[in-house]
Amino acid sequence: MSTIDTLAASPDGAGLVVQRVTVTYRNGHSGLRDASFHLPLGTIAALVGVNGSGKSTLFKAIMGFVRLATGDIRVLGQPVAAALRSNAVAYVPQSEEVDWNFPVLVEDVVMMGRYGHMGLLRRPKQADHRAVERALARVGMSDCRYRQIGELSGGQKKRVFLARALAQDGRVILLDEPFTGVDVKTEDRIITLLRELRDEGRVMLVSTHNLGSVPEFCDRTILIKGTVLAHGTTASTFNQANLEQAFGGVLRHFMLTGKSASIGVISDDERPLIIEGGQVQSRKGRAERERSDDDSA
Ligand SMILES: Nc1ncnc2c1ncn2[C@@H]1O[C@H](COP(=O)(O)OP(=O)(O)OP(=O)(O)O)[C@@H](O)[C@H]1O
Repeated sequence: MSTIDTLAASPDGAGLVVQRVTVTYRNGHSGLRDASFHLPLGTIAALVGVNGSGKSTLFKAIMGFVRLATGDIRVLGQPVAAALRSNAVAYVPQSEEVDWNFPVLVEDVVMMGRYGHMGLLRRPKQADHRAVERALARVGMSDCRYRQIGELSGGQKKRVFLARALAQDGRVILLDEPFTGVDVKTEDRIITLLRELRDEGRVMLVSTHNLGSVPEFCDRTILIKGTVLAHGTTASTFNQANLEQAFGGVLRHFMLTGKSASIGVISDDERPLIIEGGQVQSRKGRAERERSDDDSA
């Protein structure tokens, strides 16, 4: 049995297994080299790396949009083509990838998630309408179902595409920078939903520049820079040394040295990561500590 067969067959590796994957574009440029990691069922994983590090290439490979020069990918133990046929992989795009001038209603966008479940004529059945309704309700967008998608705010559009993935009933959901341009309330709402989806046994792979939120909601982290530099539990992988390797000189990193301890602030783009006394701090953990300090004062 090859390593990938062993991993794909094990209950722990049954989610997503990427083994020694290389993708070479037509111009000869490698979007990804010898990349390997695996994610068990019921996982939220952060995909973290600079622009051009290969995050989108990895997504394209998992969605079967690019040919693998070498390596293998298994989704729920199946090769990519079979996983796509069974609608197992859903994708939530970056806003920039979508033509917002295209006149289409919110409910039609969500219904697109059902296409793979329909026959050739794509005539929605009762079950498809019900799935759309449920998905819109889950992301809190039922009231907007008859609005044009182009009229919505950035955060609302993200929720509609998340609803499309839910309507599809994707078991592996790829989210391309879901927090870019969304307010903190919407981000919290998306994180709550991702946790529910994890508890249903789904696998979420989330590309993000929002480093400060990673320890809060991602069980696992994959650091990428042309290849996978490190992967594993967020507790063991998402540390200063690995981040510095992944980001080279492009991170903004401030050290604030006080009397008792030094505080590092590492920022790629959006919400920064705080490191206190060498330990990565989650936003939630900090808030809880501050509350207990207040209580004991
Ligand atoms: N169609 C293509 N043809 C040739 N090279 C490409 C193509 N798409 C991407 N690349 C190259 O592959 C590498 C990885 O790009 P990719 O888009 O996967 O990065 P990324 O991490 O998603 O970046 P970003 O954070 O900016 O979205 C880059 O060097 C990029 O220039």
